[in-house]
Amino acid sequence: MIQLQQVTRKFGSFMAVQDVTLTVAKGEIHGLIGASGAGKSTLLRLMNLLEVPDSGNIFINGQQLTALKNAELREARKSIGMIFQHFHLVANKTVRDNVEIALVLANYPKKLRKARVMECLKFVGLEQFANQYPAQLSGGQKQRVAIARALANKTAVLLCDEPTSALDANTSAEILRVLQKVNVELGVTIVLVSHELEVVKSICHRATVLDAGQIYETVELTPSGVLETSHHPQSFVDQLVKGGFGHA
Ligand SMILES: Nc1ncnc2c1ncn2[C@@H]1O[C@H](COP(=O)(O)OP(=O)(O)OP(=O)(O)O)[C@@H](O)[C@H]1O
Repeated sequence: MIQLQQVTRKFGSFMAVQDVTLTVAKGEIHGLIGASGAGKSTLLRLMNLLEVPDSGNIFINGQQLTALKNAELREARKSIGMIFQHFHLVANKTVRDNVEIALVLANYPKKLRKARVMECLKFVGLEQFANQYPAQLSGGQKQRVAIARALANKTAVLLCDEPTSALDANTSAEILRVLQKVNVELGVTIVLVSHELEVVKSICHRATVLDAGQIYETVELTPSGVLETSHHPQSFVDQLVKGGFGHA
């Protein structure tokens, strides 16, 4: 589904990503993990050509992104969604309008937009929040809106850049469950950047460890499932006592 062939990206003389060859299979959840500055976000952004490689090729679904003209690239990008640590919602637009933006930009037929927006909001469990504004939502709800927006164009690939890093442990587990549902029910291939080992272990099938812009190793992960959480006060106490509340 995603193929990177000897991809290199430099900033000046600094090699942020160096000679990376990697294949992510259709239907896979693939983690990218590594220390700060290892090149995780740059590698993710290369996958939809938000970063242009200095050398190497990038294929999505057999299509060589690096060979496309602007209009063709815009078309190819419709099937690639992206979500971010800080959600990137438009503050003065409602939840409904935030999701619709993706459809407007993709020239989705106007008559079908409203139904598609509601279908996506229902999928992430937020249909009753359609007329609210981002400021009225919790962090987890904002990330759900961002997921709905990223899926609106019948997305085949979802790129996730630290999607849970701004969230507490319970909300983080909720978002990981939504991503798992996106993968299982919609068959979307997911690439997930995280600096948290637990996040990658909980939902990824395989993970690539990056070090100084290069692949250190790609490993298979045994399914461990998303950690069960509850909103009961005792679960907060348990996690606090175990020291597991917050980032690893
Ligand atoms: N636009 C840019 N201009 C110059 N240097 C950049 C740019 N983007 C990234 N870098 C550098 O490239 C390296 C890799 O950055 P990247 O954001 O991909 O790392 P990361 O593994 O995602 O780190 P973090 O977990 O801290 O976000 C870093 O040293 C960073 O400073």
